[in-house]
Amino acid sequence: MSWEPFGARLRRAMDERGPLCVGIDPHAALLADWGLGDDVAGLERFSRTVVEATADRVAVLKPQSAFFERFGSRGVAVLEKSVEEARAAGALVVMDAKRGDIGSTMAAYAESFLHRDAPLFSDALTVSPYLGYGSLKPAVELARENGAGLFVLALTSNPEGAEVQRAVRGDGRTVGATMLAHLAAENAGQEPMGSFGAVVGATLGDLSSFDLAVNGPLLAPGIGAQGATAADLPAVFGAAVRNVVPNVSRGVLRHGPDVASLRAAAERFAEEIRAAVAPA
Ligand SMILES: O=C(O)c1cc(=O)[nH]c(=O)n1[C@@H]1O[C@H](COP(=O)(O)O)[C@@H](O)[C@H]1O
Repeated sequence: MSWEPFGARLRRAMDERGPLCVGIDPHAALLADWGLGDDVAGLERFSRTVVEATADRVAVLKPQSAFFERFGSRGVAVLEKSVEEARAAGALVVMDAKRGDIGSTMAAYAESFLHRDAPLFSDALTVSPYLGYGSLKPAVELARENGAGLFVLALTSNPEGAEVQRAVRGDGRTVGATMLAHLAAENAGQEPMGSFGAVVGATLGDLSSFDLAVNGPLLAPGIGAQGATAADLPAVFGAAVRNVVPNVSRGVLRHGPDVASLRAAAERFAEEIRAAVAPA
């Protein structure tokens, strides 16, 4: 069976729906704000409401696995259901589980999220390359076979990331730039773009010293609660802004539990992003 690659599916979704990615991050504080219990029933209601409000209109939904794992197997069952419902409503799902391990174990993580028969199959998975980019090879291969993708943590939105990602190697390149170069090689020649994206925070200011032209998507968290705005995107990403998938989690979620208010918040962000990245 040959599946349409994630990069092609994502480009189409971005063209049709705009590039916004809404995060499903059921923080305990948000459950309380929504009047829900910090329990599996609250989790289920929260996740279902976000899917109902947004999955038929945004390109990407990104559930944060930790908030589901917190509730054990019943939380993971809610996650499975959310992924299924989001995909059924037409959204692509990026599973934010930030996996990374030695290659032989990485293969098992890949089987868990990137194999079409896996209960948690997702269109793409966030992965950490800090056991060495090569350790991700089994995930790259399985993603390719299943028409899925990866988002590799390259330049993360948090200030602590710099001590690793901006460290300069023996060859004069930073670690983050090296990850971007690996992705560019992975995506070479793919049309309309490759399936192997980078995570690059929208909070990072001028990134002109990095070559962001990886011919793949750039997942850009940090808008809203972490202080970046849609208007920052062109200055941060330059010409690569066309490939940016901006993520907003709490900035949208704080408008729940009312479905119409959540929807309106997502639409406001989508509109600000459209205005900011529109070709001049
Ligand atoms: O991979 C990610 O999604 C991610 C990478 C990164 O560098 N920074 C970052 O904030 N994230 C995730 O993006 C989401 C940001 O959430 P808000 O700050 O609430 O919009 C959280 O789920 C984070 O785990």
